[in-house]
Amino acid sequence: MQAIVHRGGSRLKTVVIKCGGSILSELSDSFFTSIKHLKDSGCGVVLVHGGGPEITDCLEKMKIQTAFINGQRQTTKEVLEVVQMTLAGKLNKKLSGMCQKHGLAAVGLSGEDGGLLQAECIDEERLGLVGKVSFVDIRLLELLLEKGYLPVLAPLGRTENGEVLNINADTAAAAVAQALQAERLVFVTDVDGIMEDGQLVSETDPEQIRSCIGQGIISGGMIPKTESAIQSLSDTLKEVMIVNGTKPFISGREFVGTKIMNSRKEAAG
Ligand SMILES: Nc1ncnc2c1ncn2[C@@H]1O[C@H](COP(=O)(O)OP(=O)(O)O)[C@@H](O)[C@H]1O
Ligand SMILES: CC(=O)N[C@@H](CCC(=O)OP(=O)(O)O)C(=O)O
Repeated sequence: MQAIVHRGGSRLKTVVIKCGGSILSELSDSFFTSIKHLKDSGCGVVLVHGGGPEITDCLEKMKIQTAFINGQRQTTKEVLEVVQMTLAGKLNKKLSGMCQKHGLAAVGLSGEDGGLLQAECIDEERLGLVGKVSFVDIRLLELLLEKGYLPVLAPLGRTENGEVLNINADTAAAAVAQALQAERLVFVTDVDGIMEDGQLVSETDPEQIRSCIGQGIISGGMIPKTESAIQSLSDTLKEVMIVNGTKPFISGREFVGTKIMNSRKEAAG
């Protein structure tokens, strides 16, 4: 994945927060207060949201069949219309509105806008119109961040030919974090983090995650989350967090949940 890097005078520290559809209707006041604190401390924050459960509800109401392969929704043209309507239409405006109610200057966007998320099909035969991000044009995001806005991004993208693709929100958030060289990427979901035998895994690394996926300990929607986390780790982004949005997840300056790092030992030492 490449990014257009276009930085103005001051370079803000950036935090990308991905808010799962599983949690959108349950976000507590503390979620918005935490974003405010981050912004007040000088960070630029980008919110990327999902909406899987709401899309599924809508498809069921319309009697359109839906299925997932490893956490990615099989997307026909008919499904894509519902995805666009739900993500870019309903939920993006809902979340931006909630942010504004909490005093945050949110700007709702879809990855289709301003060439923000350029995408290519992952596997058209198996998944249909599902994309992976091939290019993030960060100029619009940078412009908004520098002026103190909170971009709220729906995970849709366009191919080079202008065709719209459905992108899993976890993979979209990771691509945005990589392109912005974010210092933090936080996945806010409906569980405390990665669970194994009923216990929270507080720290983990790519090797352990791959083994957990292989053993079926990590499944469903946790697969794209953890795979995206692994992919986004870099010299700038040294840890990715998975946290529970139904409760306060920042204690002091620390996020509480599962911390994913390239090497657990190295980080401890
Ligand atoms: N090992 C695991 N630990 C925690 N959650 C897991 C695990 N394996 C699968 N999951 C599932 O992943 C879900 C979170 O992914 P998902 O439903 O896509 O949420 P979101 O909408 O927040 O992205 C959890 O609610 C849980 O059902
Ligand atoms: C390709 C793909 O799976 N797209 C997702 C986009 C929304 C999403 O990712 O929502 P969550 O974050 O709530 O899972 C979907 O259609 O459900």
